[in-house]
Amino acid sequence: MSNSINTEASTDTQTNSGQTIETDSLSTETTAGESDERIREAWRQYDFDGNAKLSVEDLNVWYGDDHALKDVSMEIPKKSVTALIGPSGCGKSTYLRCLNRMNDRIKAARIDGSVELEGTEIYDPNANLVELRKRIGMVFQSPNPFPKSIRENISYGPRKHGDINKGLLARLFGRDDTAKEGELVEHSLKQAALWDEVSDRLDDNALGLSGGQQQRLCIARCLAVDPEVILMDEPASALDPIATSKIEDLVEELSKEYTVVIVTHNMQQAARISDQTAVFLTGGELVEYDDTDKIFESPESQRVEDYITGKFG
Ligand SMILES: Nc1ncnc2c1ncn2[C@@H]1O[C@H](COP(=O)(O)OP(=O)(O)OP(=O)(O)O)[C@@H](O)[C@H]1O
Repeated sequence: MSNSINTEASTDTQTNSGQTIETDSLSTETTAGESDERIREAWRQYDFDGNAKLSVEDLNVWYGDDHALKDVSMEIPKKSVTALIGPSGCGKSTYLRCLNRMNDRIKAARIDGSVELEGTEIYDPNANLVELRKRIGMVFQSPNPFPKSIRENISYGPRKHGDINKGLLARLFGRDDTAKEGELVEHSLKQAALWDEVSDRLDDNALGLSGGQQQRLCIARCLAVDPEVILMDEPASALDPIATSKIEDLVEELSKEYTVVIVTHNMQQAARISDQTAVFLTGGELVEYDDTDKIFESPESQRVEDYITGKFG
């Protein structure tokens, strides 16, 4: 059951921090049992210097009749870490998967809206999905290395994309890139802070690595195809505190060169590593999006404050 709220009003409203802001359009629905606080457009608009890497507009996702993501618009700045937080089932992973069209693989999913990567619509029917997922890579919750050697895990993508030639035919035509492969493997593993731990066993099966090492290998595998954006869906949730801290350091380091968007349940983690944070709440709505310090120190929305202080979620 849901309650409708009149959306016509445009009023001056007091924020939690006592500031008066003019509110424009207001949200239309809340779910029974939740606070009926209205979502204000101003809270969802994040102003930042520089250009957006990704621009999302009016994104909606349905799984059958379930409206999982509602009218999400959001600009994601270049070379920074954007955290997506919110209670279980609020649509964070759904949103993340929309950013490189991974939801296309889910039959029940229907997607409406626009996502632009530096001005190019990724939902264009003619978009090349292989190329798109090369530019926007993804790291999942559980490490999922291929049951192959560490080296092959890294070189798999570049070989598939034709950036590295290997094998008998390549040798016959004098186009064997074994040396180039070695450099790429080393570079990617160094970027993922794994090289020192595995340099003497590159031909060992990747499944013999620890969980934390496997996850850094998956990050190295993602980096090997030279992406621009890295999407991470709770990349440290299956790891112990030491492995988690290595992933956090790595994310911060990567954001100097890449645009990182990360879903996390761990609010301290979001506060530690992200530059800006988007808070989704039950019902698949983006409620507030701002500098991470602002979100954690003085959010505008009472519901966001309640969520962050552990009163619900
Ligand atoms: N493949 C799917 N088929 C049908 N419904 C789905 C599918 N994936 C997600 N949903 C539904 O969409 C809603 C949002 O789910 P989603 O996984 O995106 O949320 P989330 O915020 O990432 O949750 P969590 O933090 O628990 O991972 C939920 O109601 C979920 O049941």
